[in-house]
Amino acid sequence: MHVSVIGSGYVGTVVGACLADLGHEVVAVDIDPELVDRLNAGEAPIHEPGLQERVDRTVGADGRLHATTDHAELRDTDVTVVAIQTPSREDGSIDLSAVEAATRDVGEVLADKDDYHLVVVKSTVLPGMVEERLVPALEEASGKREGVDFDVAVNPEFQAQGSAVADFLNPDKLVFGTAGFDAQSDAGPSRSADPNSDAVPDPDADAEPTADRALARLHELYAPVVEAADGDVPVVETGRREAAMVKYANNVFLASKISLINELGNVCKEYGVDSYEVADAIGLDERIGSEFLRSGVGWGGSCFPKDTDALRAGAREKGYEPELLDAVVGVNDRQPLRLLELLDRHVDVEDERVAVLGLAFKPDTDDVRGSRAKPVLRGLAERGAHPVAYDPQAAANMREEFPEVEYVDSAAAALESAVGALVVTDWPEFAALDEEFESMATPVVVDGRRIIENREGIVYEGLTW
Ligand SMILES: NC(=O)c1ccc[n+]([C@@H]2O[C@H](COP(=O)([O-])OP(=O)(O)OC[C@H]3O[C@@H](n4cnc5c(N)ncnc54)[C@H](O)[C@@H]3O)[C@@H](O)[C@H]2O)c1
Ligand SMILES: O=c1ccn([C@@H]2O[C@H](COP(=O)(O)OP(=O)(O)O[C@H]3O[C@H](CO)[C@@H](O)[C@H](O)[C@H]3O)[C@@H](O)[C@H]2O)c(=O)[nH]1
Repeated sequence: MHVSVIGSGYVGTVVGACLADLGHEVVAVDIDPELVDRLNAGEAPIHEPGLQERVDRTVGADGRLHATTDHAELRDTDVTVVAIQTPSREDGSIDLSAVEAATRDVGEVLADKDDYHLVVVKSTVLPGMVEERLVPALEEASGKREGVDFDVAVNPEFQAQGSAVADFLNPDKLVFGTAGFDAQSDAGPSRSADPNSDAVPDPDADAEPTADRALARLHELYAPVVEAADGDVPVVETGRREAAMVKYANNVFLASKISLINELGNVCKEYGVDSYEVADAIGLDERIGSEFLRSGVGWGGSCFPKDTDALRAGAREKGYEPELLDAVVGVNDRQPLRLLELLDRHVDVEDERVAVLGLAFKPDTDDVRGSRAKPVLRGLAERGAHPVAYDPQAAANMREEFPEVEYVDSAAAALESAVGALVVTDWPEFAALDEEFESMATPVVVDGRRIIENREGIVYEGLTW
């Protein structure tokens, strides 16, 4: 199958390289010429375990993956996967401008295409945005009709950073949202079911039923993924609005689970109870499950903060006050402040060196979007402290936003002469720290990730235990 992936960022690169490695012919389209050059030179533009080897196998003279800035190349493909950023605006609502512009780019190319084309929206968008914003942009730019000349499906992505390749290749589920399915469902009027909509497929047009046509192509797109996973992948076929909401529900549920265990952890700390023992025990109840029960300094990343904010803003726009979701964010905002307060209990950090261990929002990535290290660095600045930060991969990215911070090349260098250490990311190498603590001015270690073992010679505080 010939596949175009528009947007070669965190998601697009992984999707493109994995699909090419599994046998599809893939063209990765991006507006960033530097990124395109790097990919064509065989360099994975992001750090993800397993990605570089897939780029090595697929990019090259006879390779199945190449990159381009020329959107026209998507004309000769059967499917276009849209993996464009959908960031938050100031008020938390979703900024659709980039993905809308990109679908317009796709539409302009489809204007000159005679064959049927499937557009697969992988970007995270709220229910209704595909029908109300992206389909009209495609129809306007192409002069063609959805449901006749092309279809648009919603296929959210659940890969997590640091395990994106493994997650893409072994998904817990695939979600295929199609317009034809909307029309068949009892869930209420959809665009294709709306008799007043100008996008209703022409009944005289010689087109297959939309759901069948789009679904068939989605199944073909993912056939090698399902095959590689021994056929053991549940496929959810549903409407587009439902598919869009599944993505938000998935992320917000996980973020809420972490905030709940953090709230419980804070209470545990007050009682002198080890919240990790409690979490291990409640996780044995299959209705609760053992995943995402690691309490600490909270959740960050490019997705949980933005998707939680977008859903809260969307709910308010619809007239619903999402009280629980507000609290989920409130608890998360408080955790880094509690980390700092625990340090305050032991030392006055004004004019003193404080080690910050970990800057990435999670281990195995250089990504600092939504990182809990940011409120920690801001809190240290407010206290007049001198933060000395170390991260195996993310220092360069953090430096762009916090240039005034001192960045060092090892945890040992960060700890040297520090009056305290704040552990923000659970990089495995931090677990091996031992005599490095001896060089601290006062060996106060406040652990926000349960990665340091309490031992003689240090004053150890766990954030939630
Ligand atoms: N990052 C993740 O782990 C993750 C996981 C699941 C879902 N998502 C969702 O996937 C979407 C993409 O996220 P991301 O993190 O990959 O974003 P990203 O910012 O890393 O990548 C987006 C890419 O699109 C390119 N681009 C922008 N406009 C373009 C255009 N008109 N034509 C071609 N290329 C264009 C940009 O140059 C950039 O390289 C978002 O909606 C996000 O919420 C992300
Ligand atoms: O028990 C836990 C698990 C995670 N985290 C934190 O939660 C954040 C998010 O972690 P994770 O979900 O592993 O990484 P992401 O790459 O942000 O992945 C999430 O966001 C992606 C983008 O939407 C989704 O595709 C994934 O399914 C979803 O897990 C990180 O700051 C983690 O440190 C905790 O604090 N405790």
